[in-house]
Amino acid sequence: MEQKRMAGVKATEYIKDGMILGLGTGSTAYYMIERVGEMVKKGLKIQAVATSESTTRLANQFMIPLVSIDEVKEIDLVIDGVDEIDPDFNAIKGGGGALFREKMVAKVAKEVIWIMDSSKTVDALGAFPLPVEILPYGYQHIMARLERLQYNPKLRRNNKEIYITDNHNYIADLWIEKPLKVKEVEEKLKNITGVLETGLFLNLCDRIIIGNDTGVKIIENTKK
Ligand SMILES: O=C[C@H](O)[C@H](O)[C@H](O)COP(=O)(O)O
Repeated sequence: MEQKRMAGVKATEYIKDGMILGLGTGSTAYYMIERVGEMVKKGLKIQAVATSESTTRLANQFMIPLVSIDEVKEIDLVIDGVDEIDPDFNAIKGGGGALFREKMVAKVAKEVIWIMDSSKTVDALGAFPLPVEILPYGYQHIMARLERLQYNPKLRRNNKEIYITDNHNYIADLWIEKPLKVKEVEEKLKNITGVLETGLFLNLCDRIIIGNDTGVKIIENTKK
């Protein structure tokens, strides 16, 4: 938790007055949002776009002014967490089910910072299952297509109920054989009717901030 907190708090140093800020989702993003709340209380003037309903609730709790993504032309900076990231800045996101809005916000943002603890950096993606958001209509057929690709899909559930995303869709968690061929997998998934978005975020960030035992490590992505 301390590593996540340090990374989340460090990222807020990149926030400037007047920004439209994208607020990520998850336990690491929580610390960033909490700090943004403190900064707003002290006079920071920003408007924020939330990447999930849970982040919307948090932002309201911390009195951070929110706007909808459709009210803004651009987002200046988004700060978000990841589930896994490789040395080429390819990441898996969506462990918390927010991947669709998170990707939308990341694509609209001029600058993307990912925050994490040291467990998230890996040599190759794939130990964490890859979440994809799928349409409920015809989902059995979508699952069958994913099976045929040998992606070992598991429909995400909340206890016994099917998990429902903020967009009222389902999530299939894919257990794909390692090492994940990221570009090929992304292309194959995007070709399936009913796969709405994937949790593969390929080289989408400008900077990562990793909390570790001694502090934080900041790595700039010069390949984007
Ligand atoms: O859907 C959830 C998001 O992609 C999160 O940013 C990701 O799962 C990382 O979450 P956490 O910071 O809780 O590990």
